[in-house]
Amino acid sequence: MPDDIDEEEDSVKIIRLVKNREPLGATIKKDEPTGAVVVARIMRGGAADRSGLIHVGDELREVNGIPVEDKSPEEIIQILAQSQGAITFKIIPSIKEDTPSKEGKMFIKALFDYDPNEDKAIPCKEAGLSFKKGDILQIMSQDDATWWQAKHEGDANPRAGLIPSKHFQERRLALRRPEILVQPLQVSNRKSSGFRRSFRLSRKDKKTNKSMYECKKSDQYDTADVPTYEEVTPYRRQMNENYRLVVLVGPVGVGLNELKRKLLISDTQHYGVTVPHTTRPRRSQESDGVEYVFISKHLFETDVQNNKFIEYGEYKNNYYGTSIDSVRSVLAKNKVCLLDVQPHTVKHLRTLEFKPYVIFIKPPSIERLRETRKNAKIISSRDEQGAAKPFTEEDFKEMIKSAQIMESQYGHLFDKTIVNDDLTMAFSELKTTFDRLETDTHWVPVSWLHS
Ligand SMILES: Nc1ncnc2c1ncn2[C@@H]1O[C@H](COP(=O)(O)OP(=O)(O)OP(=O)(O)O)[C@@H](O)[C@H]1O
Repeated sequence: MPDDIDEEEDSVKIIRLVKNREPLGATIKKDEPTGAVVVARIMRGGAADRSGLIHVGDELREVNGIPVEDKSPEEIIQILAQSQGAITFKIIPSIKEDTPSKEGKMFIKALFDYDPNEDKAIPCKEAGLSFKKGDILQIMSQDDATWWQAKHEGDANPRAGLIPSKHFQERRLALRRPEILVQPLQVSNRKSSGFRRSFRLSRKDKKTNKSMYECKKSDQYDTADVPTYEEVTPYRRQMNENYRLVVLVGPVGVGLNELKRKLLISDTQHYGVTVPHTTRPRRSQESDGVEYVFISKHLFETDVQNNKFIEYGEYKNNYYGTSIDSVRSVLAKNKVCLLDVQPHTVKHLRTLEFKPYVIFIKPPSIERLRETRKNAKIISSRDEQGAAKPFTEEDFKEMIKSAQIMESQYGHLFDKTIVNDDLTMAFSELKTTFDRLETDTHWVPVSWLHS
């Protein structure tokens, strides 16, 4: 039980804290101009904070009767570490009043992995909070511009840990940026498709080789923002709202189409895909708006100018594209729209209107690929007769490499990762994910709800 006893002068306080196995939850520093040892930070929810007796800026004079003026912070920490039971501090309280707390109400999604033990800049590694990309953190204090205090959402332990602030993390990541920039997303020209499978389900053209589609070179690099944190808020779809757009991302040949097809046939009333636009002439067996929406080259180009396409490309002098309106029309039928796109497109879809949920389909290990894909055919790679070919070792390696690059470059945009090892299991995981998406509460960017 902490005590609070006044001594000689009013301004000096003697306080006693009983130390159990948990750390005190405070950091100290030497105030350079005066040489005084002061409390630098109180970890929210820690023992010192809960006692309410120690505050940031308090000057530390003695620990257990030992004067600390001429001691370094490391030596003082040593004294504290060796102390058991009650510890007595003699302090001169700081004059600064604590600002009223507006803390604990802000939640962020971490967009990078963080290990304080690897961070040379953190003032106290033991006080750091480690987290993984995608974790939801509750911000407990932003008093310090460089080091925020946070805890994992839902963690029963009230003690906060230090994390780099958004501004600080952005600055140091920006300095490291050139390394990231040199890595193109596509690993070979053969697979350099500007758009891809969204077209396949409704396209009957067996000769189409999507590797012929080209995308703008600049699209293969994502230079825009440095992913650090995103403020999020809980969201649960209301009955009268559209379903969230489901975006599927994955390397060529991973089985995205197969999974999408299985979902569609599992409930044709509930799931839908977009109808692509094309400028190629309609064939006799085709109907406008079924296989494709057939439009003129001129109109297509105007639509491109007006940003009406999510993705588009050219093949054999004809344009093909997925329009934003085609997504809207699936959603308007009160269906879940399944869309697969190149990962660099995802950020353009992250709007209040679509509230996309992004699923990354990842290949298993190369050994499992060899085993599971024995009878599979890679549709994007065709022989001279236009028939799909069995997978080669090279295809497997490219699939794995491409998945790694996608994950490192766009992983912060993925809500869920499903490994397509055994098809039945991957499908069942996908189905569960969809069911949860429709009923459970999920964390979404605050900008989607309060803009
Ligand atoms: N888990 C799996 N086990 C075995 N075969 C699979 C699995 N997933 C997909 N396949 C097979 O792999 C082949 C490629 O799948 P699919 O066409 O769906 O890939 P994709 O990611 O859409 O790539 P592409 O863009 O080349 O079409 C198909 O023959 C499919 O049946």
